[in-house]
Amino acid sequence: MDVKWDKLQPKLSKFVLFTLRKLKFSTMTPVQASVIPLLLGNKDVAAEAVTGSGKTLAFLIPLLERMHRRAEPWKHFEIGGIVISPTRELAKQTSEVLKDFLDAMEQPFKQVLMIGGTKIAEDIEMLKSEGANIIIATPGRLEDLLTRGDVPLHVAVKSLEMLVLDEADRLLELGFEKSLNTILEFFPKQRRTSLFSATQTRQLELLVRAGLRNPVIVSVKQKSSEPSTFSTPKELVNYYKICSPSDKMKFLIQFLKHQGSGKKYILFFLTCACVDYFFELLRKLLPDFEMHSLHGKMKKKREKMLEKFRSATSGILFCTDVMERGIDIPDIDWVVQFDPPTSVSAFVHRCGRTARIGQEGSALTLLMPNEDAYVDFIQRNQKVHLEEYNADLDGSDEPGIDKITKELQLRDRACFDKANRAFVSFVRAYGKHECYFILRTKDLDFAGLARSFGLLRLPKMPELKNLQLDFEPVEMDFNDISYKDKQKESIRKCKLEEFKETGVWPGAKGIKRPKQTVAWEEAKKARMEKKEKRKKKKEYVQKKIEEGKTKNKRKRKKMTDEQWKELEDNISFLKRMKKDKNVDCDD
Ligand SMILES: Nc1ncnc2c1ncn2[C@@H]1O[C@H](COP(=O)(O)OP(=O)(O)OP(=O)(O)O)[C@@H](O)[C@H]1O
Repeated sequence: MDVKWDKLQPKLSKFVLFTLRKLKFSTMTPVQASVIPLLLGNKDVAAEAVTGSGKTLAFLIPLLERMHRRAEPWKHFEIGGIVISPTRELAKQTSEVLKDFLDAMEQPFKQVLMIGGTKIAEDIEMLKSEGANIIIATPGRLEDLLTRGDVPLHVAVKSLEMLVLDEADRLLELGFEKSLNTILEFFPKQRRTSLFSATQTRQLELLVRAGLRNPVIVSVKQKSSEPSTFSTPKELVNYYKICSPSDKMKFLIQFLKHQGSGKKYILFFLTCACVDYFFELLRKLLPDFEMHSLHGKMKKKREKMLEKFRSATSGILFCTDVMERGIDIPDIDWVVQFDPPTSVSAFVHRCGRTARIGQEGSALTLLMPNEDAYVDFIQRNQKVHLEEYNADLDGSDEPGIDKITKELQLRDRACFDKANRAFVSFVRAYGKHECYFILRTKDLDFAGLARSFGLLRLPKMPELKNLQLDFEPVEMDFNDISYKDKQKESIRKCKLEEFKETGVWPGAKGIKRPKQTVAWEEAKKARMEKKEKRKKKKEYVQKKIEEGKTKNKRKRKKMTDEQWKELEDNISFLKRMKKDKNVDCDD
């Protein structure tokens, strides 16, 4: 049953009710109805609820109420509330929601946003001159501010009323466990702590034990008549499509044309370099679509892009998992995952960018034939229901794409570089999949993949060494591809001259010039020995690969229910906490 805000006991403050009316939120969502009374009633809460269920207000309202109810006025630099968010975007978004409420206060609390990507000296200056009552921060920056001691933040937090760990599982996934433990040390024990997440993991349980005192565990499931509880909203229809690597891009283009340019899409890629390349490519291939791109390696542009896309009524946002959590963009019709995400739980969060607060939405994940077991895995492991996307599209009717892709690279070396970088980054990131027992680098169809990236030739990389691949490079001297940018091109030409003379690319790391002192005969002998060793190693590796393939084939067929269960149970141990700069991360 829907509960109205004014029915809450004790009653919410006037400024809160006023803002809720202004936002036209007449009733509480289930997570709000469960969590707000607990936090107001002095309990710590660890809450799990599906994406887009209104978790932000579930912690902001109690935080404001608790601070507002204190009889003693808050001092200029006395912190009553801290919200820790995994990404800058999410922190900014929370701060904007908070602002709506603060604007309605007669004497508003001072809120500050402390996130990476800005100079820490500016934050210190601001805290010194303007003070603060509520901090919304990313963990890295907050830890810095607390430990550096440039401002007496550790003193200012002595009366902390409430600490919020938003998207806590993501905080852990990004490797912030140590930072969080350091931060927790600075806070008074007498505080309320709430922890929010759309998924539960074993590591999260450890954080709950470390940071919360006798917490009430709230798990808000769907109001669904279905017997099993899914971790995605019931309004979300979740599709998958299996395409050969060479057809994947073509299928995506067909799919987008079929759906039309009047809708709003979020398109997820595995790496920043893939976002950069495919953004450039699709801009040329689909000129009718409004397009934006966003990833963790963009600095100031990130905010602008997000704002533009947020206010647009249609278009595509190309992004990495920096956008996977918490980001609340209205009216997303489709979430398309061009590749499965590196972390298993990210799947649910990516999909959760659509079908928010009762709205309808769809998600589509593209998989390659070697990834078909992922469908079963994600359905069991993440409690989602996936349907096969069946709109008579298969990518085969888009013949012009290969030609245009190649032409773009031939016309500008910058695009040629981007294509290569995207491919290399993809292969590297692929090897870091959490469920690498299903998504295995050695099962990748590298030649097909290289064709889908439109590569003119295969890049030199260890993963491709010793492999016999059915890939025809374009026959040409690749040094003939020039940059459109004149300055870049003239630098390249100078380097090319030097390379032709010395055989060494200027500035290239790790490449040593041949030692001039070694006698020619000796050098030749050493080279031959090395060659022989390489040959033997190649034969050995090839043999192992062949053995591995047959073994794995046998294993996959024999996977029993118990083995699936075991794999799922062990998933948290398989997590790699190392931040992978090549994929995407934040501070
Ligand atoms: N009581 C309410 N009534 C109507 N709309 C609401 C209510 N509470 C929140 N919303 C709106 O619902 C949307 C989703 O809320 P929010 O971003 O807090 O969800 P979330 O659970 O944190 O999602 P995620 O897990 O993806 O971070 C927002 O646009 C918010 O303004």
